[in-house]
Amino acid sequence: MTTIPALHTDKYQINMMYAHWKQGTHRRKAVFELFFRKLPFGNGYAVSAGLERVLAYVTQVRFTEEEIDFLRTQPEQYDEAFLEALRNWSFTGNIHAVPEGTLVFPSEPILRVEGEIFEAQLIETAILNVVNYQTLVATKASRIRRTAIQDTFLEFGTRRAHEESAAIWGTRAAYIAGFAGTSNVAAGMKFQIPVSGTHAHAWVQDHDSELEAFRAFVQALPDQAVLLVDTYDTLKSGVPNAIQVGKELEAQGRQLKAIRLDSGDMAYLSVEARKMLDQANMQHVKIIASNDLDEHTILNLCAQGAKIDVWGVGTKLITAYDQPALGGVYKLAAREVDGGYVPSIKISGNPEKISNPGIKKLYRLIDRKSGKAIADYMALAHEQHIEQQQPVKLFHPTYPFMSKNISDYEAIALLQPVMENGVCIYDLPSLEEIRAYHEQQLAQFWPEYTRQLNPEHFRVSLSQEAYDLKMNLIEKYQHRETGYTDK
Ligand SMILES: Nc1ncnc2c1ncn2[C@@H]1O[C@H](COP(=O)(O)OP(=O)(O)OP(=O)(O)O)[C@@H](O)[C@H]1O
Ligand SMILES: O=P(O)(O)OC[C@H]1O[C@H](OP(=O)(O)OP(=O)(O)O)[C@H](O)[C@@H]1O
Ligand SMILES: O=C(O)c1cccnc1
Repeated sequence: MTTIPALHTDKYQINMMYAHWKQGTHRRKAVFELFFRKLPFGNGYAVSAGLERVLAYVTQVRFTEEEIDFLRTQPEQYDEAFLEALRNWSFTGNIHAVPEGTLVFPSEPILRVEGEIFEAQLIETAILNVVNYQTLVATKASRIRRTAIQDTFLEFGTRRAHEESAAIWGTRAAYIAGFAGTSNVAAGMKFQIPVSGTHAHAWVQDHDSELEAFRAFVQALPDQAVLLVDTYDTLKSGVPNAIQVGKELEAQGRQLKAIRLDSGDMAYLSVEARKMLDQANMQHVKIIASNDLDEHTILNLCAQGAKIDVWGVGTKLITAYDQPALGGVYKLAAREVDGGYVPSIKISGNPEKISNPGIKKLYRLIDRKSGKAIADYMALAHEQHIEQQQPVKLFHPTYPFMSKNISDYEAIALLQPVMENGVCIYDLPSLEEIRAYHEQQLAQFWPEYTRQLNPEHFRVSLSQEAYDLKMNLIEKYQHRETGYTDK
């Protein structure tokens, strides 16, 4: 039935739902926005991913009898009438989101939920779970792949992923960001991602000789065989044996596809292996490398002149090894009071953690002359000046004295309506379309923002009105002891 269970949530959501229900406020509307505060891996951008799974979840999620029975066992002793409300519940709200593959930046809303507080609260945990992980892996994949844009990247991470669903959805995220295929066969079937596979050391170890192992493998898979050449000695035995078997294949009118290097100095070994293959007139045989690769090793290997055509990347991609979590949060932006929305703010001693109150639209401003992105711009939902293409002042929300005026721009609204009154209204793009869209997104940015090391900070500006609202609310909350209420 449901892809993600209703109880895949934190207990505090159920407790807040219950307290709202007891208080009679559970049907009151609320608007939550999902955003993250810091880019991962020191990258200049993140790649939005997870929307397809979020929509499947929100459309299908229901409380099952087993889940209701489990809640009945809890020490909170929820009223039966509350459990009955859960039994009859399905999501009825509205969702706006940026499309998967979009380049996104800190503090901007990438998904917005408008619904009854009861339901908007429940779905927070699962939505964050999905978007945080998939966005993180898509970002890592995009970053890794840009180190050698002309080469082919394969996702090899399933054995090290944090269990099955992370492997499957992480693979999809990597594909969005430009990986060409995966070793995970189930992901290939589920998403129509190209699947490929070489062989393990065990295949060679399990034969009396490497040559015999290679021969048997190419006989079984004459057009698909890739030979792993490092089981005993890459240059003295692996590559010469692969060449010999390749020649035998040629005698049958076929060609060896590739060899794989999985240990040792891969700059040296790949250069030597390439020479040997070329000398044997086997320019068509590609060299695949794997073994703990990430953007740093790949960049270094390229700088050393490594002759590698295909990179198999596993552990460090699928686990987002150097930053294993994206800190995406889901914050209340507005709440219903007397039939209208009142902006809501989360105050913090840390200025970076103060939320941007109010329901916002998010625009990407594109310079008409260069066609490149200038900044992202958040305005309150009722503001029209961007659609009317009026000149705007861009300023840093934390350091507003840093500003820039622009007028010759095109504005692209990034948050699209994807769900209305609980019904998915989004024409889900195919994975190929999402992948192509991600490429277009990258092309919209100057390389300063997409380079791997010390990228330039891309501007994300608040409208003057959104900024003033934030300042006013901060001011009011600082004086709340003097009797302030936001009614
Ligand atoms: N020329 C190179 N420059 C930089 N890093 C490299 C180079 N060649 C290999 N590496 C990387 O160095 C790390 C260690 O490689 P190493 O050769 O020690 O693996 P290994 O221990 O031989 O392999 P294994 O234990 O898996 O059989 C790997 O992450 C690998 O990708
Ligand atoms: O290194 P990754 O980026 O995760 O790529 C996947 C690794 O998985 C396999 O190794 P295996 O699991 O057999 O272990 P190994 O480290 O001993 O090669 C393969 O030979 C790669 O080295
Ligand atoms: O096909 C391969 O070579 C492969 C697949 C998964 C992990 N390591 C290698």
